[in-house]
Amino acid sequence: MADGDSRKGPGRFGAPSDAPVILSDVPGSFTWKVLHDRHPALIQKVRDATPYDPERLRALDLLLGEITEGVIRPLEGAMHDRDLWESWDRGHIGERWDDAPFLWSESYFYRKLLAAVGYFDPGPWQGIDPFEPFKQAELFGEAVDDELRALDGFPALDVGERDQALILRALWGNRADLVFRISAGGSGLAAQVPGLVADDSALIWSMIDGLSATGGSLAGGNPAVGGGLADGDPTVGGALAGGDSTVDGSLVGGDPAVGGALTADGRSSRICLVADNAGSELLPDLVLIDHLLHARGVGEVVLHVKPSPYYVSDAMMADVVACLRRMSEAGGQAGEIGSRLREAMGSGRLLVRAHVFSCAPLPYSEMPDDLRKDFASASLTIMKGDLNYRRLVGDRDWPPTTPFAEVTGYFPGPVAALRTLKSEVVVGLGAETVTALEASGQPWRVSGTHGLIQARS
Ligand SMILES: O=P(O)(O)OC[C@H]1O[C@](O)(CO)[C@@H](O)[C@@H]1O
Repeated sequence: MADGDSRKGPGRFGAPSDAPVILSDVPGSFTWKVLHDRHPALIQKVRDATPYDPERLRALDLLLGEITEGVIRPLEGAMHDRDLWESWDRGHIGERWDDAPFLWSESYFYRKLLAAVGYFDPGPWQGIDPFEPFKQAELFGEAVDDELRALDGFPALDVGERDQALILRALWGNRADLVFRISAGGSGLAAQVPGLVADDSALIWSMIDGLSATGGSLAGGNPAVGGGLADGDPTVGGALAGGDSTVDGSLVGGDPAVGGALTADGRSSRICLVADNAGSELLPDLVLIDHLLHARGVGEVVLHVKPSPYYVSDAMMADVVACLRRMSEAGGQAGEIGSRLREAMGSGRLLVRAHVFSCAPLPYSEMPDDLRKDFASASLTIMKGDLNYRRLVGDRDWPPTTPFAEVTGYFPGPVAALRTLKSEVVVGLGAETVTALEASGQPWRVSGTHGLIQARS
């Protein structure tokens, strides 16, 4: 029995799964409110943001009726992803929305929203992202101007300060009310640390320390092929893009099973970063990627984005392009970083994937073999954001002291999570931390006021 289709039972690849799956069946609970308050409100926002025609407005009304009345109905019409959804169904179609796993129902809602606005259907509405107006407004807002200007203070920081600044900025990036200034240096950073409920950043950087590429490469499966230099730094060996271009159509870039550049001791010098939101979260992710490639000598970074609009602001390839353009136009340090990233993209040191499973309603313990190979080819995978965390550890009511290493033991390589807490699931906390958080009387699990940095080697 799979992790995604059971309330109990062993997960694939030995993922532990003896905690109850989180549902939405308690009126007034956080998850119930997401389905009953946030989703109807989102349908209204989507209607207001784009001048849809009667057919799409009717479909949005039908979706609103369905989630209000309560029973999950199948997708209708021609579907390019019918086979996928048949394999991801897990028998929830026909159930009440509240009774399906929260992870599954929330994800299915986004797929139905795309169906309602005709996102996949041939015709004039095909490819019109219903969330684009929100993403655009955010990317071109003043807060992002400030963030980009703040990068000009970056060269004054030493590498250690940059490491810490970038990991914290990437962590807090999706907390809209926080404007974190890198130029504030060490003292500015200290102010962020109290909100951390777990901090494995030292472990993450110790793993990255050993990942400098030497120029050796497995490109095309031939370990004797040396990588080309990408950014002119002679101490940093560049990676060659994987030699096999005949890969699954859902992937952009080289063969996921083929490692890129190697470290001196023959390990993969590749890091995967699984993105979360676009705009003010993706920008610091890209700055972190540049730091890994340029200052830390990592041979190759694989950035995973969503293949279609999801959870409103989740990053897609178009958002990566928009962010790089935004950086170039900003000039200063942001412009320099943007140029280096463009070069890295051109030389294959920065690869982007948009795997279909990135929008699946299932935990990563259910990932398909090609994605598993992709993560296995990296020396570290960094998962960004709340939803990726839920999918990584399983969206279950774990005791919060359950070890992170235990619930992620199934993952095919070293893995880290950078997450602002915005939903109920959490693992890997110290008992004293949990006692103090509970004593605070605050909704610390869901309020976005706390963050965590967790890792296992
Ligand atoms: O953008 P993030 O960090 O993945 O957050 C998404 C989160 O928002 C919610 O949709 C609602 O809070 C959660 O259920 C979900 O995990």
